[in-house]
Amino acid sequence: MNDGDRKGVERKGVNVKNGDDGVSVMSGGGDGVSMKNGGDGVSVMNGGDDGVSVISGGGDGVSMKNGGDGVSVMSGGDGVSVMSGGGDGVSMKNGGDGVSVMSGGDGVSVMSGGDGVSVMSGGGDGVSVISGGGDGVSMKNGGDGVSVMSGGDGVSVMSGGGDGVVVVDNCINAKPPQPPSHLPPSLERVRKLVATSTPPSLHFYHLSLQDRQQLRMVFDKHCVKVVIHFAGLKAVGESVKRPLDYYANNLTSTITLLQVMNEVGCRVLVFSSSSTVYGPATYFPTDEDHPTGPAITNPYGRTKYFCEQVMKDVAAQDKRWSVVVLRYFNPVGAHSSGLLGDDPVTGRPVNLLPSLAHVAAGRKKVFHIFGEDWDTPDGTCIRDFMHVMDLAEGHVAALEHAHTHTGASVFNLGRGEGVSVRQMIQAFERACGCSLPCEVVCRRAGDVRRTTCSGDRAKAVLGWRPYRTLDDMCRDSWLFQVNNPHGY
Ligand SMILES: CC(=O)N[C@H]1[C@@H](OP(=O)(O)OP(=O)(O)OC[C@H]2O[C@@H](n3ccc(=O)[nH]c3=O)[C@H](O)[C@@H]2O)O[C@H](CO)[C@H](O)[C@@H]1O
Repeated sequence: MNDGDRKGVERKGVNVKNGDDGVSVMSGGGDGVSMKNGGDGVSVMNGGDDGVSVISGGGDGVSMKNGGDGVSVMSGGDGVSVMSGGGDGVSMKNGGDGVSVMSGGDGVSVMSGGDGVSVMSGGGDGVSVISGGGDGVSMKNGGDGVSVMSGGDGVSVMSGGGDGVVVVDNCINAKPPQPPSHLPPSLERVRKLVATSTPPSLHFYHLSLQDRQQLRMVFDKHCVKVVIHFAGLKAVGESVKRPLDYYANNLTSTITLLQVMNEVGCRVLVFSSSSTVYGPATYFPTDEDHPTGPAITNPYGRTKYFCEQVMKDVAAQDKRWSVVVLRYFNPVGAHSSGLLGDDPVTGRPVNLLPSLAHVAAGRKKVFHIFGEDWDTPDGTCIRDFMHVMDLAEGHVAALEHAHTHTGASVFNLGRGEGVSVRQMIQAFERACGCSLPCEVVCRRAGDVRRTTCSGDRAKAVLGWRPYRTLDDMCRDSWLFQVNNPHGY
């Protein structure tokens, strides 16, 4: 049941392509490798065993793209990573459980995300690092400086200055730093990949965004130009059970981050918000002008709404601020390399797709469908699922916007296609090749019946459009599970 119009969705990518006078190298192997390179640069991407590796150079319609003369390497942790680097430098990106995007110019960019989405974009000669846990952190860097961003329980900070990278994360929902590198395992994967070319210096701070003193020290040490804030706790059901944890973490970290940014004069921010701020929407597809706030059905959603309000007030009071709020619909999937996927530190995922993957892998006995009595064609909830790589690319576009605009702006990121929980189960069964044991249980507290996104504004203003399919999402999610049977 596609209740949305997927106009604007297209798939222009080429599995393997080498164009013009460039060089493309891909390492990965197995089945399903996509690589593309164009222009006169060199792009390298490395994937896992039988996974997929993609590297992209110029051209159009590739999930990752690199242009110019530089070298780009991308790697991910649990999630999805997209990196786009141009110029003469090195760009690297790593995602934790979520999505990471990085774009670098002449400098070095590294990003690491926890549960959410991390985006970093570095231009000029500087260094940008973003790292986030929870809902994700986004950070961006342009020009010659450094960008740092951090989020919620997972804190991300990026810094640089010259040729270094700084990442800050409290690793609340990701594996903590491990010896000998003392980096989180996901970030270590990135470091190793980058080390194949020009190794940037990488600084990791294991701290919380709520620690104002420590966070200020990071900003003092590194010349941060842009922050992508996508850290935060993000489980709807959990937020109903632990509201204080959600308010304390998501709000305090955001306010602390804004205070420190203001103190040091870094006033460019991209924030990971959620479709949950609309509550039960009154029309579909839902655009950014739909009312937000009062109807929200869970504390998680209210923390996102409150953070949005804080940012809008700050940007209204001081015209030097540039804030881009991104309202994600339902990001799912994993990086096509099989290296990055959803791997919560608890080992017990609560979101739909990682839960299905655990059932398919035998790590969980049965999948629980939260209610089959909703007012939908098959009785299960409808969501607007979007591949994390598409989401990551949306962040790159948002970073460009943040650099060229002041004030606060808001964009939905989603595909505009409504898919029921039952339909998603069927799609995952196609991907893993087996039928999955399911049991219908009570509705989950805090859920809404349906979400479907109008992405018209993001398409018109940011020039962003998602193009990956439901099958792409399930295939990549399953590949990550197969390649990482016990996570990190
Ligand atoms: C409407 C809404 O608030 N959406 C937000 C929420 O997604 P959701 O809470 O919609 O994401 P989810 O993956 O937890 O659930 C998706 C759908 O699957 C159902 N389900 C999930 C797990 C399971 O074991 N069984 C089952 O039936 C669930 O009831 C829902 O209808 O959180 C996300 C971050 O995590 C994003 O911020 C979304 O924008």
